[in-house]
Amino acid sequence: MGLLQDGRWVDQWYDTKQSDGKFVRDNSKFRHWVTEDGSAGSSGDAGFKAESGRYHLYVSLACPWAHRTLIFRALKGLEPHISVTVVEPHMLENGWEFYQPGNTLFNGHHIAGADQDTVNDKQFLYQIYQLADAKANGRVTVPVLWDKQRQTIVSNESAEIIRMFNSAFNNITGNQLDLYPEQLREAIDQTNAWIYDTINNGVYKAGFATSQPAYEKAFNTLFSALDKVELRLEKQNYLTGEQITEADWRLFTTLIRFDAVYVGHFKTNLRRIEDYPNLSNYLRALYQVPGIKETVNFEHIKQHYYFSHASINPTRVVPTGSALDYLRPHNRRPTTPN
Ligand SMILES: N[C@@H](CCC(=O)N[C@@H](CS)C(=O)NCC(=O)O)C(=O)O
Repeated sequence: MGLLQDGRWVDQWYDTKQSDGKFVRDNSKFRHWVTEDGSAGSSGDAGFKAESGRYHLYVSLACPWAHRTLIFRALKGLEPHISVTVVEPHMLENGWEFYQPGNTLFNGHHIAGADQDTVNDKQFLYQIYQLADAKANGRVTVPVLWDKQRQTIVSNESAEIIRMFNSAFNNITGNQLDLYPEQLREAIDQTNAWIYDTINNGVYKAGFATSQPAYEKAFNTLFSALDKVELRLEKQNYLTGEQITEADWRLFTTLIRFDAVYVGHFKTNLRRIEDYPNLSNYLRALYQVPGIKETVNFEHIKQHYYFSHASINPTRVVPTGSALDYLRPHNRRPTTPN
């Protein structure tokens, strides 16, 4: 894996030497907004009007940030309007790559579910970044929202892509589901802020730490935050009350990876999600919302983490479990999301 330096691909792992063994995530670089009428959003340029068939998502099924965008695409009825390309689960010396007929990524074995890039006909995701900016700098991450008309990247920030999906296309889809309702915005933003830092990104801080103190700090912060969520879910069905919102979906993509990957690979092994009565019921409730389980691919999830991070798992042996059944009954009140 690597990054772009003035538009050139350089193979390089995260540098934790400058930060006492701590993993520090880069900020996303492309921050335009698709809006209903093409006016500018809260950052970037105007000119990205919501239109059916104009936009394309590049995602990894392994990645929790990209997973958010697939969930919103499903829940908001955007599947016929926004096309998708899924990258290969293994992120190696060329970073994310697309399926090529004859790919021998995994000992000659192709892992089902990855796509060829039929939109731009490229082999690697970094080439999509180069198309958008010939002098691009920084990490090449998924998700990417691509504009087929202007031939550029609209956004590579999942938190903002899901906000666009929540409302910008409503006139096209007729789907009025609001996962970021006005009256809950403050509560959602507040919840997102600490959950991002301690849980979503917290598992990575534990897993990518290269010093014992950095790992232990992330580990303790992560499990205190999970305890806090567990308590909150004792009193209410979902994070911000009785309806499912954006905050729940952002937490979901981390929770669903937790027992299959993070407990082992990222050493977040104080408890599994399965061991928390409320969190585990909550996780199953979200998994069972129509359209969601189709966005979860444990094969890509496990293959990505265990195979790509050779500094954490040098043997590249991928575990077989887990045997957890997320379709078991749960105790959350069934909701249509709102
Ligand atoms: N802030 C970004 C983060 C995305 C991100 O870090 N994606 C990871 C995969 S889970 C990635 O593509 N990493 C490649 C790299 O860091 O080189 C978002 O939420 O969209």
